[in-house]
Amino acid sequence: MTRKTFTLFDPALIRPAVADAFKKLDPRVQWRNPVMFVVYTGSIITTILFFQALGGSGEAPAGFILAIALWLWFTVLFANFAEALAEGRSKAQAASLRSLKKQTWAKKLEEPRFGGKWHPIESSDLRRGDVVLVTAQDVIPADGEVIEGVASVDESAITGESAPVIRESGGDFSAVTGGTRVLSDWIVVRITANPGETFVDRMIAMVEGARRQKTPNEIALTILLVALTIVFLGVTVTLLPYSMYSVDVAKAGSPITVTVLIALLVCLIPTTIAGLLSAIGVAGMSRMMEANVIATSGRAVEAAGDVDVLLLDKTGTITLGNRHASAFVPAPGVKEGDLADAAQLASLADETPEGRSIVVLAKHRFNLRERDLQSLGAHFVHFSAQTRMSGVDLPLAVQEQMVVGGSHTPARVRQLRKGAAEAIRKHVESLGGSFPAQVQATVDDVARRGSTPLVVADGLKVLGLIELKDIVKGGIKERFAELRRMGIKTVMVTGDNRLTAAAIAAEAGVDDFLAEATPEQKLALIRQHQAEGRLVAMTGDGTNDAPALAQADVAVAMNSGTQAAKEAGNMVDLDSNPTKLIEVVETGKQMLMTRGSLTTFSIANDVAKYFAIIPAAFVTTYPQLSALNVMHLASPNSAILSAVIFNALIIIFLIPLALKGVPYKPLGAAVLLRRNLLVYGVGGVVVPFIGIKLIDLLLSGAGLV
Ligand SMILES: Nc1ncnc2c1ncn2[C@@H]1O[C@H](COP(=O)(O)OP(=O)(O)OP(=O)(O)O)[C@@H](O)[C@H]1O
Ligand SMILES: [K+]
Ligand SMILES: [Mg+2]
Repeated sequence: MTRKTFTLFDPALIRPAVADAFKKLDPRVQWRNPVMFVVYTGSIITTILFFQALGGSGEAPAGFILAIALWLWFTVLFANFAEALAEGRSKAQAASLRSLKKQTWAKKLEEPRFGGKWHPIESSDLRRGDVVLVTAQDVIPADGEVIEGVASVDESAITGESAPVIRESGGDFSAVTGGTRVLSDWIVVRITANPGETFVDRMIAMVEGARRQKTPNEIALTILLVALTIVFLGVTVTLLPYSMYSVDVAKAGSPITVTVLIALLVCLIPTTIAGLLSAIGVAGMSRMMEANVIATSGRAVEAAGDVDVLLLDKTGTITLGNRHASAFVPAPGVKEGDLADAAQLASLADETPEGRSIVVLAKHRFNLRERDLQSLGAHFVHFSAQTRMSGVDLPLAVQEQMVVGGSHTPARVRQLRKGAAEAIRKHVESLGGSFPAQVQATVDDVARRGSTPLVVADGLKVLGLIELKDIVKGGIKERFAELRRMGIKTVMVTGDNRLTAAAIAAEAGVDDFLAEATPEQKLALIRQHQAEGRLVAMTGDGTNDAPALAQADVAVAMNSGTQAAKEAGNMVDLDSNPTKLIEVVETGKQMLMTRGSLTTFSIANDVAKYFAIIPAAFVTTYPQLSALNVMHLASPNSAILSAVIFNALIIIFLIPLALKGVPYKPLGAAVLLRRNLLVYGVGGVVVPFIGIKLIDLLLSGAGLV
């Protein structure tokens, strides 16, 4: 089963949207959009005036008031429909996600390790911290972190991608999502989310818009629109006594009617953008979802449109990420076998993919397990991004039992370490040893190839190095070039050494790189860019990327990454594709441009309508104004009604643009702005003249006015 997608005007979406448009006539809903609330109030007043006219005491012919009232109701309904249609698509996406949340049985382990006793439990009864066993064909009962084992997992239900993925303990591929299925082997999973708080739950809440709050930009625009509305409200309201006074003084003409004043007001206030604003926002989120990106904040979608710098980590983001040991290169005078032995011992408890691949390359020289060593009093030193080393401390007794190579350490504990060359250099020097120049030369050779050298030390003696190979993802260079054309600078940040980083940076075509970066330095780099007023996007997958992800304005976590990374980000890319940011940025830019273009269009429109409606509205009061009737509309009433009809229909016509977005081309902000101002500003002035004239011709041709 995969997620369903919907076309823009899917009949399955139109029908419920029409029903929702009527449901949204509830004043409590209308109140949330102040501009449309004015139209809503106008509809109610003109409806009352119509009934008054039916009773014989109307201010204008009943038919005219009815026509205005009906078209004002349509205006409100059309705006409601636009919003309902956008929400409908999100709701449909949410419904297909909800089908992932099936109740399943889980095997809850009494002890958090493989082989222990388990009992069946319903997935809804699992809590954060519980440990479960998941075997072939089982559905993973909830979100969690693999703590033991390796399995192939079918994540197609969430990602739509049919190829199975590997999930394993340690490293950056340890997160599993509830609702996906284990295809082969087994894993022991520690549950990381309580029911109702899982990844799928968050996705559903988000796409349903339940937690969609107005973004700062939307709030600013709403304030502007409300201010315009208040100005026009003041203008129109004062027109009434003014008109009455003029009639009184001139003893000629008749005062303007309330119906015409309301029509005038509605035409002048920015109803087009006000009616489409929330649809534009909701549609932006849906488009992200269609790109397989789950945004957990509307603000992030918006920020994506303005990103200046993109930071990416190297392993797993720019490269495939399954760095595996490919060769042992011993130091002069060291046997390759001794290096392999030490490397294997130093990796027995190393659950990272790197560590496991070292054990594999050492061809299982010892038939030892982590637990065997532990029972002999060995102390494991786990890898951390700060120390950039891992290894084991073996008591001499253990070592004698195993009779491995001569002891190089006079101490009672044998310290085996492997790690980044610089880290090992510091480590051996602190013990009084030295780092052989020849090893340094090999380190540089390996690094220049883009591989990661891991140096192995036994006490203060450097034994040689392990080459970890990784591959740059295909097609990434072209995509980075595209980002450059969009005006976005790409920076690779990695914990790896300078030479490896430089080699990979050149191969991938990033603009800049930062090597030997600790998590703190990654964070500091983001803060520095932000302090210079730039909006920073970050793409990462590892636990050590989490602080940086939390700081970035747009933080895209790879779905394949760790739970920590996913929680720190404000978007998750289900395809785990680092260049997805291109689509994310395009969608964000598209949303900002659509909002800007429609605002320009809406306000330009209102100016044009002003010329159509003002002469008509006041011709009863000031007959001389008929000279201003440049459009030669059939009659004053026809002019006013045509303007109101145009004002309503334009909302319907612009729904596709609001939902699909203004097409984005990587042209640079200034060019785009100029072009859009021209198209939507000039277009906004011209279109109403043509539209209103056409409607007027139709109405008068049909003898309706
Ligand atoms: N299991 C390990 N044992 C010892 N040292 C390791 C291990 N894994 C990595 N290292 C060393 O630590 C360095 C930093 O690795 P790490 O995976 O933390 O990088 P990072 O900051 O996540 O950057 P990126 O993911 O972009 O490569 C590596 O370049 C390597 O030299
Ligand atoms: K308007
Ligand atoms: Mg990493």
